[in-house]
Amino acid sequence: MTTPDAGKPGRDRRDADEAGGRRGSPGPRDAGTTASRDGRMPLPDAAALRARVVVRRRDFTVDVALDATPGETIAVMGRSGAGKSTLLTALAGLTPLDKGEIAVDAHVLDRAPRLRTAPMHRGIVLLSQDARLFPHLTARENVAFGPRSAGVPASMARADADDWLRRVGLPDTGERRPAQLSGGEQQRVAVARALAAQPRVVLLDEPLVALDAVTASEIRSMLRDRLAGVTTIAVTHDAVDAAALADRLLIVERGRVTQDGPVPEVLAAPATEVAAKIAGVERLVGAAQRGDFVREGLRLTSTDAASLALASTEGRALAAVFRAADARLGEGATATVSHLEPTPTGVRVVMDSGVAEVPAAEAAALRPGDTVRWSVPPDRVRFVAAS
Ligand SMILES: Nc1ncnc2c1ncn2[C@@H]1O[C@H](COP(=O)(O)OP(=O)(O)OP(=O)(O)O)[C@@H](O)[C@H]1O
Repeated sequence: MTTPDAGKPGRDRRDADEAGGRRGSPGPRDAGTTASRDGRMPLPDAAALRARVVVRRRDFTVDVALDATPGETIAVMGRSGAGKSTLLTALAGLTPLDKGEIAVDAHVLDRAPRLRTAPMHRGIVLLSQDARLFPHLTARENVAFGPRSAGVPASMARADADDWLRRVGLPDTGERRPAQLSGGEQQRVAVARALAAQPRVVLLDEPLVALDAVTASEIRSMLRDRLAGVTTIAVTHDAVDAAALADRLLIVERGRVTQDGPVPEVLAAPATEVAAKIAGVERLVGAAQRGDFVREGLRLTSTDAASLALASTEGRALAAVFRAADARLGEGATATVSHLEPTPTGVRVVMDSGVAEVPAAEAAALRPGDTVRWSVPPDRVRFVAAS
């Protein structure tokens, strides 16, 4: 697994320092016993997370190695049931490892089969789609709960909670109980509560999935700001989240990592069908022939230098990657229309040899079974190695 440079200290530090005097700490959750100069609890320094998580499930084994540099955000994506939540619950100490080890910096939390650190003593918080606030406590009390349990004096914990509520955009909600808050507001309180607990690692399990698009976008941008510099593993089904929040993207399929790399690279050159679906691009598998990609009657040319280099090895297995919206009907390979799917911007024409997304007017006369011709402009096609 590759581990790129941490890469974002600039945006991290300034904001984190402003957020409450982030400074060094002795280890997970021991942090926070030293108050900063303004009397508030400091956040601990960003931590490295190193893990090999092996958990046996009914149909397959989740076996994922993870190596997050301090302050790095890694997005984890994959189909439903691939093992993403299992990975997060194992990191959070809620699912025991069958094999492997989890360490934050040099501190080994779990080592199967014997060593196991309780969830509240790991310095790792898990934020899921359900805010799970204590219903009988006010927003302020919810946020102050972790620090209070860790022995922080009440007045300091309350002031810190108000600070966090302000930072997540809820300056005047301290007195309200969860039932008096919208879903989006509850999720903001949950973020404030998670961060007030001074985690060294934050785990996000689709925290935006239950929210409407506008609220999700607001909270996504708030998370990006507030989690800057905090080591984060974010499970999401949304490539927009991955692109907005993460440095690296891990694709998990049936419990294994099938691709790992910087987010734009994985989205631009998906190595598998699942990764292509996630990236919202089409991926056709064929072979190199005289510098082109061929697959049955289809021939695609690319102007991309890396693609041309790959296609120069005659017979090499290649995947052609393109956006359906870039494909054109009218000339090129002959294909049969399988079905038509309306999209917000037009119609997806699914053919036996590929897909094109065209304006509704262009597809108005088309029916399943029709013969069409289609192609993708060479400057819109990229070839990636296929196995
Ligand atoms: N507590 C459990 N005990 C046994 N098997 C489980 C348990 N939780 C999940 N599984 C199984 O483990 C596999 C992985 O599930 P997991 O919830 O980790 O997937 P996921 O990628 O998070 O899916 P989704 O995106 O739908 O949340 C699935 O086959 C699931 O049925």
